[in-house]
Amino acid sequence: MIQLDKVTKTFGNKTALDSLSINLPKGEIYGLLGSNGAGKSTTLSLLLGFIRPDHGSVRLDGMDPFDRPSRTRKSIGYIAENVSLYPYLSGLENLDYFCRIAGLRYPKSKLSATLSECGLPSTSHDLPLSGYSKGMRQKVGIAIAYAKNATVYLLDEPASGLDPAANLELSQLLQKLARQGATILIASHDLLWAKETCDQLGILRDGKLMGEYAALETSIGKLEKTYLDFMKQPDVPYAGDHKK
Ligand SMILES: Nc1ncnc2c1ncn2[C@@H]1O[C@H](COP(=O)(O)OP(=O)(O)OP(=O)(O)O)[C@@H](O)[C@H]1O
Repeated sequence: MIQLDKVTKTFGNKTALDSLSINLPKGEIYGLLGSNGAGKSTTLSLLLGFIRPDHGSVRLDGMDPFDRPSRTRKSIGYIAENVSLYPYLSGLENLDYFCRIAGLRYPKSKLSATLSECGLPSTSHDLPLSGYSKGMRQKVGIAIAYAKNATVYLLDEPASGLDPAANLELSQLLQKLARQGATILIASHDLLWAKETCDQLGILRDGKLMGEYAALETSIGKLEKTYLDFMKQPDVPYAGDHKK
């Protein structure tokens, strides 16, 4: 569960987040949409406990990630845009290595089953990461979080640079994790992919949440128009499909 309550964060005289509130229950996927500089990475940094808000509160499974970083990071799977893994180790060896760092030792069969569960075919498990596509590396990143029993997944621009088939596989994997109870927050520029993947969508502009939408209840055309209108005229409220 992710709760941001009236969070404000400034860097010098720049307001990166302005009274941002997001309530994301367990088992749901939230797409945080916004252009460059909207405040998406700042939101992820707050949830990872790297920075603390100037005002407002941040809670992850009920805990403050800044005050209890080691506890909350245990439950977070963070998948960066370019997942950092060891290129000369295989998928299996990378998974084993990162599990051991987290204090977890699994037999090879369990590691292999985890990679398969996250969509990596068994023929790839023993191959070096240097031959993996971006989508496959992301799946290893997600497998690491899955093996650590993460309850919260934070993803930064996961769809960028993936082909349509990889995008679809990633959506399906994240939806499966959500059905199993994971809480997932995704920062993205990709409106269509986010709409197809997420339950809720929030549009962020200059650190302000301009609107929240239930993905199933809005069309991509309306979402795109709303997004572009907000980017041009931030104070014009959108009349339809509002979640609240
Ligand atoms: N450490 C920092 N010091 C100064 N300004 C910062 C810092 N971090 C973020 N900012 C500023 O805060 C605002 C929000 O930045 P943030 O990186 O959160 O946006 P973003 O939505 O993630 O953008 P992008 O899509 O380009 O990654 C920007 O104006 C940025 O320049």
